Amino acid sequence: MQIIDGKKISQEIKDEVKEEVAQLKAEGKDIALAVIQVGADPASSVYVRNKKRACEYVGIESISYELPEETTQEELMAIVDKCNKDPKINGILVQLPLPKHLDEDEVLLAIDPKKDVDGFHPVSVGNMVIGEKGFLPCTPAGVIQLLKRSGVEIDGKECVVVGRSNIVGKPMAMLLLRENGTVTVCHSHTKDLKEVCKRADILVVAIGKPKFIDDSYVKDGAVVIDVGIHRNENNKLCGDVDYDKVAPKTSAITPVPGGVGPMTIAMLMKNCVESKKLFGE
Ligand SMILES: Nc1nc2c(c(=O)[nH]1)N[C@@H](CN(C=O)c1ccc(C(=O)N[C@@H](CCC(=O)O)C(=O)O)cc1)CN2
Repeated sequence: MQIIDGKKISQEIKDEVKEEVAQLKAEGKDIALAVIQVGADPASSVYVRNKKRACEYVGIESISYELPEETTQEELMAIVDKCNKDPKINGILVQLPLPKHLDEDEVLLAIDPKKDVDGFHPVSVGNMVIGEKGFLPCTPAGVIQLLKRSGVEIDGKECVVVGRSNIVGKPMAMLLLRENGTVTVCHSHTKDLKEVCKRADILVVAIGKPKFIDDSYVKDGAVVIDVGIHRNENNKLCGDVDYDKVAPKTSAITPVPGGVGPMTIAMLMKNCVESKKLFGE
């Protein structure tokens, strides 16, 4: 059984990005990312801090907007608008989730698709679906990189995605399809979830329930990718997959932490370079 090392693979990607950024800088092309956080959700603060650190590592400038919890929709929209218009800013990141009083969809829709380095804007989603160039959402794109760089063939494989969120499940299915996988998406209304999961050569789990998937959901020799991330009362992290039960049955599996999570940030850095290459002056 192979443990797919997201820390190592994300580091490889960040090093590749670092080289590209240095090359662009040598041509006088600097890259800047606006990082917008509303409120102080502890997990979001960790992710935002790590994104800024990654920017520093690869040589991208991060321009930080740390806004109070009580920020209004109008105030947030005004900041997004300002970033859209600022020619120095190549990418805009609004850390999710936003506080409940804010309309997430309206904010994401307001981001200029040319600066949509998270790949959440409907224009980016459309480009992904039709296979046009554009920004791919970081977490699902990171999963594809984990599979490819670990030597896992996707072409012709039975791929089962558990979860249908706009951020992970749906784009994940689309990216696996683009790699010629045969894709099934499961959700809360799926009948015989266990039986469907057991068909998978590649099982991607993004269901948001700690340790939900145990060995009874997994075929011998399957590849299991765990997108979930949960913290227990002792601050210990776990995923949607019961790793200890499932790992012995797999040919390859991602751990939590150290699997998919770090890839999200590496792919964001890659998208920032893409923004400069596709749309930068
Ligand atoms: N605007 C966005 N918001 C959110 C996204 C996103 O892609 N764009 N994804 C998630 C959170 N996220 C990035 O923002 C993210 C989650 C997890 C990790 C990560 O590296 N996890 C580590 C553990 C880190 C820890 O100690 O908590 C791991 O799994 O090894 C990075 C980024 C929701 N919001």
